[in-house]
Amino acid sequence: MSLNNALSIEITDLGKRFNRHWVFRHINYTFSFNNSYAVIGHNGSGKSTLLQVLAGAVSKSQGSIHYKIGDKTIPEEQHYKYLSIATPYIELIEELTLTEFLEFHHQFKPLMPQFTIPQLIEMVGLTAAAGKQIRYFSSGMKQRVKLLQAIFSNNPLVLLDEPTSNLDKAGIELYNRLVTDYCLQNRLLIVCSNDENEIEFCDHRLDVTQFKEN
Ligand SMILES: Nc1ncnc2c1ncn2[C@@H]1O[C@H](COP(=O)(O)OP(=O)(O)OP(=O)(O)O)[C@@H](O)[C@H]1O
Repeated sequence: MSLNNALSIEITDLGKRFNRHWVFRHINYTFSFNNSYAVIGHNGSGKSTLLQVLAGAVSKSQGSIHYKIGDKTIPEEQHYKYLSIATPYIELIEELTLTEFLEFHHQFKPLMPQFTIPQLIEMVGLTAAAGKQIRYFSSGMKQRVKLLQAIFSNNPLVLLDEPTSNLDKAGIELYNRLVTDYCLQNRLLIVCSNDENEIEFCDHRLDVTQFKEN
C-alpha cells in the first residue's frame, strides 16, 4: 500500500436512525491511517450499522463522512474503491468455485499484486476446496473466504464485522495472523466486535453506546 493511499476518515455529527429510533447520533471522530480501531457496544447497540454507514452500504441520516488522503477529500461515490469489508450479511456467490469467485472479485476489486490466487487460497487453508462450489463450503470455510476477500483486496481501508464468527481455534489463529501481518501497518483497520479476542490488538476503542442521546 503506497503512501498515496494514506487514508483517514473524518466523521462529523454523524447519526443514523431507522424510522423514529436513533441508533446513534452526534458522533464526531477521526479514524487515522496506520491505526486500528475497535467499534464496541452491546448487542443491538449499532456497531454493524456504523460500519455499514462508513462503508456507504447504508445511508446516514445526518452529519458527514469525509474520506481524506492528505488534504484531498475523496468524492463519496468513490469511497468504495478505498475499502473492503467482511460482514455476516455479505453473500458470497455460491454457484462459483472458490477460484472462480476470487477471479471474478479480482476483476472489479484487485487483490494484492504480490500474491497469486492459488497462494491466497493456500494462505487461508482452503487449497483442497479451491475447485469446489462455495455452496458446499461450511460456515467456517465461508468466513475464511470473506476474510481473504477483505484483507487481501488491495485497498487502504479494511472493515471487519464479527470477524471470527463460525471460525474454529485454527481459524481464529489464522485471523490473528492475517490481521497482524497485513492490516496493522500501512492500512486503516476498523473491527466491530464484543469479543475481546477479536480486538485485543486494536489501538483505539469507539464505544457506540456513548452516542445514544437524542
Ligand atoms: N434495516 C434495519 N431496519 C430497522 N432497524 C434496524 C435495521 N438494521 C438494524 N436495525 C436496528 O438498529 C439497531 C442496531 O443494530 P446493529 O446490527 O447495528 O447492532 P450491533 O451492535 O451490530 O449488534 P450485534 O452485536 O448483535 O451484532 C438494532 O436495534 C437493530 O434492530
